[in-house]
Formats: sequence, C-alpha cells, structure tokens
Amino acid sequence: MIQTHAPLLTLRGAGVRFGALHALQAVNVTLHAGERLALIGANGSGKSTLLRVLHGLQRLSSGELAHGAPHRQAMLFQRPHLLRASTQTNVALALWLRGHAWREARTQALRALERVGLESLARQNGRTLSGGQQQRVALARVWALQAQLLLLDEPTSSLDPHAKREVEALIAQLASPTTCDAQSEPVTTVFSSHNLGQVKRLATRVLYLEQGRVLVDLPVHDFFNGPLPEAARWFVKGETL
Ligand SMILES: Nc1ncnc2c1ncn2[C@@H]1O[C@H](COP(=O)(O)OP(=O)(O)OP(=O)(O)O)[C@@H](O)[C@H]1O
Repeated sequence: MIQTHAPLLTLRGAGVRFGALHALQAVNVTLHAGERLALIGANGSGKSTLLRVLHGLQRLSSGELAHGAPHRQAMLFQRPHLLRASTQTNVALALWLRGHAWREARTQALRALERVGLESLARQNGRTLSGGQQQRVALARVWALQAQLLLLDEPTSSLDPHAKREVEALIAQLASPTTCDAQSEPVTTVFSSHNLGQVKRLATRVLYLEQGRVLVDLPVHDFFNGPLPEAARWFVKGETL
C-alpha cells in the first residue's frame, strides 16, 4: 500500500519480557497518520502490551520505539476511569491539567459533551453513568484534548450491543470526520478487538498477533479476502462461526 503520510511511530525489533514470558517478540510496525489499525489475536497474544508500548506505558526489553512526526496521543481503556464528580468536571479536569484556565476548560468540556451527545448529562455524577455513557465521556475527553493518535484497548467489549454501536460510530466519526465537524483532522487509531465485524467496519489495516509475534500485517480488504497463514485462517474461522 502506498503511504502518503509521515510515520507517527515506528517499532523496530520490539520485545517485551515478563520473566521467562515473551509478551512481544521482534515486532516491527510503522504507524502512519490517518491509519485505523486493528490488533487481533487470541487472549494473551500481546495486543494490550503492544498498545501500552505504543503509549509509553510499557518499557521495551529489546528493540526501539521511534517517534516520527510530533503529535498528541491518548489511550482509552476497556473501562474508563471517571472521578466522583460531574461529567462536565471529569472532562474539564483533563483540559485543566493540560494548562487551560478552569472557566475555559468547563466551556470546552461542554462542547465536547455535545459532540458525543451527552450534554444533557453534564451535571450528573460521572460514576453514575452507564458503561456506554462512560466510554462516550472518555471519547469526549480525547476529542477535547484534540488527540491526533488514539489507542483503544477493546473499547466496546464491556458494552451491550446498542452502546457498542454508539461508541463504535463515535470512533468512526473521530477517525473520518465530516467537513462539518469542528475538528476535521482525522484521528489515527490503533484498537484491539475480538469482534471481527467491528474490525471490518473500522479498520484500514489488520495486525494478527500470536504469542507476541506479528504473524500478519495487511490492509483490511486483503486480510479478509486474501490468503492467510494457516493459524490466522483458523482464528478468523473460529471467530466468525
Ligand atoms: N504486567 C505483567 N506481568 C506479567 N505478565 C504480563 C503482564 N502483562 C501482560 N502479561 C502477560 O503477557 C501476555 C500478553 O498479555 P496481553 O494482555 O498483552 O494480551 P492480550 O492479547 O491483550 O490478551 P486479551 O485478549 O486477553 O486482552 C499474557 O501472557 C499476559 O499474561
């Protein structure tokens, strides 16, 4: 595939060991602006570890992580952590921590909540929101912070089907904004998922991991339509049964 954008991050020969266990081995990945990269693989194959490495939360045991074009990045977890404060305050705090004045942070937080359709819940305690609403607040936070790279660790796995669709639609909008969006720059995304339907809907590129190694790295169309190594083929069959 021809890439027109500069790389944001590059992993070269990356390895992570926990004692005798190789959570990642010899991983080479170049992430370009505008990509939507899905990480798939069985439980324990290294998806979360790879996301944590890309976000600087996990140190490499070998190899290197090179930063390319300067960018802002944020990570979203399966279950977002909200404080026992109003939804608006939860979003405003993130902006305040980045140096915005409190009044300005609250105004921008409200705009971000409007963006994810939660303005009516701005005064409600964040801890009392449903799982899907909490994940939308977390997305409002990264939208407000204008993250250009978003790392998502199974962002919809704890949600019911309706909330799953809502959150997925928001991620898709962040990744491919329409011209009427205030922030029209596409957000580059890397997400892990066990839902291959979601991977087809959201990803431009798929990375299949097995025991810490990248076995397949293909554009999404080729991954689902082209020949695959046997292990990945069985994985896809199993997941789609
Ligand atoms: N902090 C840690 N200490 C020890 N072992 C760890 C640690 N973090 C991860 N591991 C191990 O590293 C391997 C990869 O884990 P990781 O969470 O990256 O897998 P995953 O693909 O995200 O799995 P899942 O689909 O279940 O979320 C697993 O064997 C896991 O037990």
